[in-house]
Amino acid sequence: MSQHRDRSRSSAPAQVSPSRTIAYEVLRQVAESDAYANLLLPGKLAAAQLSAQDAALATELCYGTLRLLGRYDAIIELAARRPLTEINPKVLDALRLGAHQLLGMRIASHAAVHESVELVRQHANPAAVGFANGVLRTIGRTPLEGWLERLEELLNGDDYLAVTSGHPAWIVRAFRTALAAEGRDDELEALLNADNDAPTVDLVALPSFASAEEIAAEYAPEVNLSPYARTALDLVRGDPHEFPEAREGVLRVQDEGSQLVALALASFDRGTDEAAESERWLDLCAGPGGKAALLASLAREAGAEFHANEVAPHRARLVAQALAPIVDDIENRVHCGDGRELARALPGPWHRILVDAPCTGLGALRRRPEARWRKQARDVAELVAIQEALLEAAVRALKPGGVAAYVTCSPHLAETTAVVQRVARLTGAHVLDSCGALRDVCQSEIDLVPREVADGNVVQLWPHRHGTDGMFLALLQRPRLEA
Ligand SMILES: C[S@@+](CC[C@H](N)C(=O)[O-])C[C@H]1O[C@@H](n2cnc3c(N)ncnc32)[C@H](O)[C@@H]1O
Repeated sequence: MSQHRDRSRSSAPAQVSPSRTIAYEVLRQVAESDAYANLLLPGKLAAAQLSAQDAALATELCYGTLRLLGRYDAIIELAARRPLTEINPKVLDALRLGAHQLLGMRIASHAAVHESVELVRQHANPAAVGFANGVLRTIGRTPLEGWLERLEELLNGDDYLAVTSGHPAWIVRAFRTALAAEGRDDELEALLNADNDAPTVDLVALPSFASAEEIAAEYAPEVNLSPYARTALDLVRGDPHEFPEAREGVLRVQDEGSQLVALALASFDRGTDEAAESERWLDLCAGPGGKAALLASLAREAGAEFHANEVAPHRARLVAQALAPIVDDIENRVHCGDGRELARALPGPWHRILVDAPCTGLGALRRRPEARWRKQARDVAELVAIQEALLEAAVRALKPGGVAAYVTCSPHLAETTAVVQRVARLTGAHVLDSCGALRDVCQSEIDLVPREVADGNVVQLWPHRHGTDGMFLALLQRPRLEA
C-alpha cells in the first residue's frame, strides 16, 4: 500500500510554473486561432491572480518569444537538424519558449529546459520529451552570439538581418527602402531593434477638458513632443484607469505620433477664430475613435462642427462611445458608411478631413508582438487601392482651399508617398509642407526629414527616432478658386 503511494507520488507530473503555462497557452492560441496576444494575455493573468512578478514573467515569456519567433525558429531548426515543418506545432511552441528563456532571458538553463520539457510532456506529446530535451540542451550549450555567427555563415544581407531581428524579410526590405528615401538607411538596425522593445504608454489630455500641465505635475513630469501628451512612465505595467481623469474619459491612452498628426491637420493655417467657427471637420475612417476624440475636442475649442465616419458598424459604435463626452448631437455626428462614397453620403464641403486609412500597420509592430508574422507582402496592393480611393474621395469633398490629412501607421512607400503622388496627380491637389506643419505643432526640437512629393512634401515619424509609432503624414489642399 505504502509502496503504491510512493510510486504514485514519484510519477506525478512535475509542476510547470503558472507563468510558463499561461505563456504557452497564449502562444498556442495565437498559432491555432489567430488570437491577439495583447488581448488574450491580460484576461489570463487576471484569472490566474498572479503576483506582479509572475505576471511580468508571463508577459516577457509571451511577448519576447512572439517578437523574436523568426530568430528562435532558425536556431531550433539548426539544433534539431530538421525543418520546422517536421516538428509538431505543440512541441514547437514549447521549444520556442525554451529558446527565449535560454537565449533571450537570464533564466537558469536547468529551469528553462526542465519546464519546457514538462510543457511538452503535459500539453503536447509525451513521446517527444526526449527530442525536446535534446534540442533545448543543444541550444543551451551555445550562447546567443554563437548561434548568430552560425546564422551569419548561412544567410546574407537582409535575410540575416530579418532572422536575427525577428522580422519577415519583406518587411526588412520595405523598411530599408523607406529609410533610404530619407537618406537614412543606416538607421535600419535601430528601427528593427525598436520594434522589439515594449512601447511606453502615452496619454492624451483632451484639450478643453483636461490640462496636460496639471496631469503632468501630478503623474508624469516628462516633456513630450505633443502639447497634450504625457508619457505615463509608471503605466508600462499598470492600468490607465487608475487616473480619475481617465475614468471621466478626458485622459486617454494614445500614442504621441497619433496626437501629432491629428494636431497638424487641426492647426494648419487656422486663421482667425471667427473663420474657424464656421468650419466643418470630418474624420473619414474614424474607428475606434482615438484620433477622432482629439480632433473633436480641438474642433470644440475652435468652434468648428465635427463629424466622424466609419465603415464597420461595431467600430462606428466605438467611435460614438469615444466621442460621447465631447460631441453634442452624437446621433447626427457619427456616420457609418463607406468613405469612398463620401461625396454622395456626406455632402460637403468640408474644411478639414482626416483620412487615417486602413493599412498594413508596419509602423506599430512593437504593439502587437505576433502582428509581423500575420502580414503578407501581397496585402499591400489591396490596401493601396482602398487608400487611394479614400484619399481621392476626401480631396474631392473638400471646399476650395480645404485640407485633407492622409495618415497611415505604416512607412511602406507604396502605402505612403506613392498614394499621395497618384492622388495629387488625379485631383490636382497641392501637396503642402507637411513636414513644416508637423514641426510647428511639436513642443520641442524634432529630427524630421521632408520627402518631396509633387509641389510639396510628406513626412514620416519613426519608432526608433521619435519614440512614436511609425505614423506617416501628408497634407493635401484642394486648389482655391480663381478670383
Ligand atoms: C487605421 S484605422 C483608423 C484609426 C482611427 N483613426 C483611430 O485613431 O482610432 C482605419 C479604419 O478605417 C476603417 N475603414 C476601412 N475601410 C473603410 C472605408 N472604405 N470607409 C471608411 N472607413 C473604412 C477601418 O474599419 C478602420 O476602423
